[in-house]
Amino acid sequence: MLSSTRSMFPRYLSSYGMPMHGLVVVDCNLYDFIEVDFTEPLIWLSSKMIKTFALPCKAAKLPCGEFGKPNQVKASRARMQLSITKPDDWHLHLRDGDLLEAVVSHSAQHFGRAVVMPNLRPPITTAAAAMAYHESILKALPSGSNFTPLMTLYLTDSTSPSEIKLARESGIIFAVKLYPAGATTNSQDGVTDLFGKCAPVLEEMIEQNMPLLVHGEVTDPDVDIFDREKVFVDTVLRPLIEKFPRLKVVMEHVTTMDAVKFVESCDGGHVAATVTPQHLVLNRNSIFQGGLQPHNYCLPVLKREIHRQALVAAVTSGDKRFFLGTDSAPHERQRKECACGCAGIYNSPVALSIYARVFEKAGALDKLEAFTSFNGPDFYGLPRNTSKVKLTKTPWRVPKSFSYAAGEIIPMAAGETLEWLVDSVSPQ
Ligand SMILES: NC(=O)N[C@@H](CC(=O)O)C(=O)O
Repeated sequence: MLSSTRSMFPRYLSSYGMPMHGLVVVDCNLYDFIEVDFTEPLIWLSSKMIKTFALPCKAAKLPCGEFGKPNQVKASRARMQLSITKPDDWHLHLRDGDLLEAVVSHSAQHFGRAVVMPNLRPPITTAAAAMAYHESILKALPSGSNFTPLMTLYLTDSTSPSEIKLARESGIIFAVKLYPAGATTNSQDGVTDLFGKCAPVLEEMIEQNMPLLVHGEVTDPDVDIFDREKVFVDTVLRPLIEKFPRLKVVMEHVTTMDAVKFVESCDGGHVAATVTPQHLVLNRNSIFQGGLQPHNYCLPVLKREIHRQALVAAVTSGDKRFFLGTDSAPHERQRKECACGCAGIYNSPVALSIYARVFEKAGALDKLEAFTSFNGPDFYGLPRNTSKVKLTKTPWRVPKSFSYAAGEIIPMAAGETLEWLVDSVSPQ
């Protein structure tokens, strides 16, 4: 029975034109752990074990009825595997010094490349500073790692157009980051006059085809913190895109239905958005659940459940305008657990596992790979990665903390059990 299951299931799918490559779910190892009475098991497998198959089964008009009702199906240790093109992280905070050393290997394990945010102290405002930072990241990588940091410049009111030319010539800088002054961690040197002082730089970015990465929140203290993204869309982003329609813009770490609708209304070649794991699985209750939870505090702050659902719908729809950006933002434990804690969630070790859970729950595992590995490079005009990562559906425990020279870092989902393990990477 077992051998016939193993050999027939893939053949059965392909005979109905199932997109085996697109689904990337089918790994015959799956069946090594299933005992079945093979009078009917396919539909049971599709609806109960591989949710992703449910929709394609319908779409392909598979004869779901002909196998009758499941009988005597015993799944002893079902293990599902995904093999996907190695993902990239299009929004990452790697920090510097000891903290960089502590976190970079977690990103390098799961991701081929990452867009590295420039909000250090002092910020990375010049091409020369970005090149020096690039060097220190490469030095901090484990030996043999192929991880490629994609550097960014921190936009200020005094950034000059010539700096953008230098950035392009460097070959290692791929974008410019807009922090409205005062919006988030180390944003005090950010922009106060986007449409005035920064206009010549934006023109040069269009010339150099260099995207503007936007922290999309207004900083006006009179605007409620939960409304800052929506107000930014209405008062800054929409006018920006009207004034500079050829500028490529990524709205980073979107958190609201309003931002999703805005991005969906834009030309996909020019406007896109990254989405973090935390905004896909947590809502604002998580900040206050059973007491104040500093490790669930990030900016933009977590929002209402309806916004979380809108984000899940957007990423699992297959829309190319949305792609993976973890916004993994480590802070030493004491800097989060104190009277005035920093914003930022450290999620690099768990991000892929959580994204997989979100897509699985939505019955959209077939859309996971485009979100993690295709939409980002396609938007940036970079080649897709050629190596693969494997995700295995097997429970694993997230460490409660990571110790490093200057203290501890608490990861997202610390101490929890997650379902998807990123367990091996084929060499590049
Ligand atoms: N996301 C965060 O809450 N924090 C980020 C900055 C940012 O992206 O807002 C950080 O650098 O700590």
